[in-house]
Amino acid sequence: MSTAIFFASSTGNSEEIANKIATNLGGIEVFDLAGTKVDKINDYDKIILGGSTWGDGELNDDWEDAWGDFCKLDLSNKTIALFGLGDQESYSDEFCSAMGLIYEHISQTNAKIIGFTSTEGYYHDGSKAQIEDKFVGLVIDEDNQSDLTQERIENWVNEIKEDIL
Ligand SMILES: Cc1cc2nc3c(=O)[nH]c(=O)nc-3n(C[C@H](O)[C@H](O)[C@H](O)COP(=O)(O)O)c2cc1C
Repeated sequence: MSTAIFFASSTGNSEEIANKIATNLGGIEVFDLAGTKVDKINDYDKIILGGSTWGDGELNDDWEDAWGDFCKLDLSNKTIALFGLGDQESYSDEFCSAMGLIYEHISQTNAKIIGFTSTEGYYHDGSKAQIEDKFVGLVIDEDNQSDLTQERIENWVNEIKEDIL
């Protein structure tokens, strides 16, 4: 089975990042949870899940809507990588926390989670997506550090490529 990206995006930033990751991985499939039933994930054994944080450290709306069904999926033996978008300036205490909420759930399954990244270069105060000095996936801040986005994507893709394809 092949690899696919599933994302949800409120203003389009996560969509743009999902498409860039897909391109960097050689053109894998991309699904927007706004128009895709989350159980489509069953068709893939390797998946990348992404989206932005809204509210104050919450899942965005389309992830929230999919959440109940997502939690019912059997993720055992899947390889999963995560990416998250947030704003470390305005939401410094809950930077990209939604990615942490997704991680929290999948870490209780038998999924293999890959793609942790260094927190170096970010200046937030707190995040549910952080464990010690690592984020649990790729973290993108289009609001404050969009100049670093391409490089962050490329480095991350190079790191996960072998395991996620
Ligand atoms: C009302 C509002 C609440 C937000 N809450 C958070 C937050 O709690 N943590 C965070 O890191 N970013 C937060 N953000 C920033 C968004 O996650 C960020 O702009 C992201 O790039 C949006 O991506 P999207 O277009 O894919 O939804 C918030 C933005 C808005 C407008």
